[in-house]
Amino acid sequence: MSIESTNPATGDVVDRFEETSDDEREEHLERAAETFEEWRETPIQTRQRLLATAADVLRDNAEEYAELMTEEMGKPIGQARDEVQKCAWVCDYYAEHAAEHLQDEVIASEESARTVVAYQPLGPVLAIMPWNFPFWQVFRFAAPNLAAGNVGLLKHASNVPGCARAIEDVFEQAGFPEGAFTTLLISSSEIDAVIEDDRVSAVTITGSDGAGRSVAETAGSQLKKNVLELGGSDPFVVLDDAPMEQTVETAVQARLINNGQSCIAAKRFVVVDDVYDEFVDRFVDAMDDQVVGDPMDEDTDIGPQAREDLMEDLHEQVEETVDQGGEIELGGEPMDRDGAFYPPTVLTDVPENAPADQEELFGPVATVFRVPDEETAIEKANDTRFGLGASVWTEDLERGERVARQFESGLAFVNELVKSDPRLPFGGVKDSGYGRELSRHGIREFVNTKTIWVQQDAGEETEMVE
Ligand SMILES: O=CCCC(=O)O
Repeated sequence: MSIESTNPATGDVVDRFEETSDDEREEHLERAAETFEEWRETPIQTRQRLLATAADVLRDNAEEYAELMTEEMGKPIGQARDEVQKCAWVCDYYAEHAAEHLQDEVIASEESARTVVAYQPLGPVLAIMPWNFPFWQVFRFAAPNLAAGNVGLLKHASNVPGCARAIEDVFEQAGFPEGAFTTLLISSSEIDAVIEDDRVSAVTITGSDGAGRSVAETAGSQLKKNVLELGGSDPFVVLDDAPMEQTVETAVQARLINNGQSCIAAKRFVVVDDVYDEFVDRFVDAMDDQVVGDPMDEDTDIGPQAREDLMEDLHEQVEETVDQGGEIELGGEPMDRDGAFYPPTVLTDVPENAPADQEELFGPVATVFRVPDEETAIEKANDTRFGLGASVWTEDLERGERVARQFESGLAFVNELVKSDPRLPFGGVKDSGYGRELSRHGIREFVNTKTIWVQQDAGEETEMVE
């Protein structure tokens, strides 16, 4: 069977790829297991050196990879270039810090000659990854795990097979051994079989909460460690003393990044009454100024949605919200042109429990809520089943941090849009999932945190220490 990738800006076929057959899948799993046995014994300094080379490969081929992403899923070319650089950054980060993050911890104990906590790799890890940041999401998983001594198996989204192959090629060009990182072009119906395979030790998924539940169920039934990086409906809280110009400028960017298709995009704008009218006026104007068009064009701010069916789903959520009483301040209809183009859209007066209030809107649609004061703003921000990111805007940094601490989210930013950074833990609470990626927390997710106790004198009697 072959799979096609389609350019969402034109509807043209970008490329065709052969699916991984059952026999090939078996070979890949066997090789991953064999490679793991060598890779885990390879000195961490060698693994780090290879990651630094992968960063060079990314930078050397940045334009090619950026164009591939834009063709397959429609992100503006400038943002695609930034994504390749960010992948190089995460490789460099772990090339520099992996050994320090995984260093043995010596625990002082009078009863033992030596007590150590060691961090040892688990084995082949399956990564199920989405199309929205088709390079970054994969490198966010791969860099720490390869550094830790695990090997990676990638099941990428079916609309970005070219990116999936190109990423495998980055590791091959960098000199990683065959089997250290393998792309499986398989369908979603084959995921359970891979998770259940004895050679696979753990699984991570970035995707919808529905997909996350299904993966967690299978992984749980096999007692395999899993990390879930799921959706979000991040609040962007504007307080009465917010620096308005900077707030509006960042609000637009925070909502429209990646054509509005980011789990940590700001989706619900919660604005206190004192500044609500000013915010909405300025925000609608600024959203309206955005250039929608060919994502290969340097001047384009917003390209197409990644797939026609996803745009239709988004539009249904908007229509349903309007049916329930929501007002459209801007946009609100698919654009009358070829390709999956949806315009910047702003909704207000959205009633409780309407889709734009309670669901994730994965596209360029912002919902603005009016609240009387700071306390109600925090309540509204937390009134969601999701808990990925949140931001608050205020001139008073202490007030900002106090509010940030009250958000039910894994990430909370004051006067900045929510973003991922190799140095900082990334992940959510509530229906946004569990586990953390990046930083020293991410590299320790798929390791065996092992206690090693070496007794003083094997013959000597000791008291049991609980
Ligand atoms: O879609 C999730 C956002 C990914 C990121 O910026 O790390």
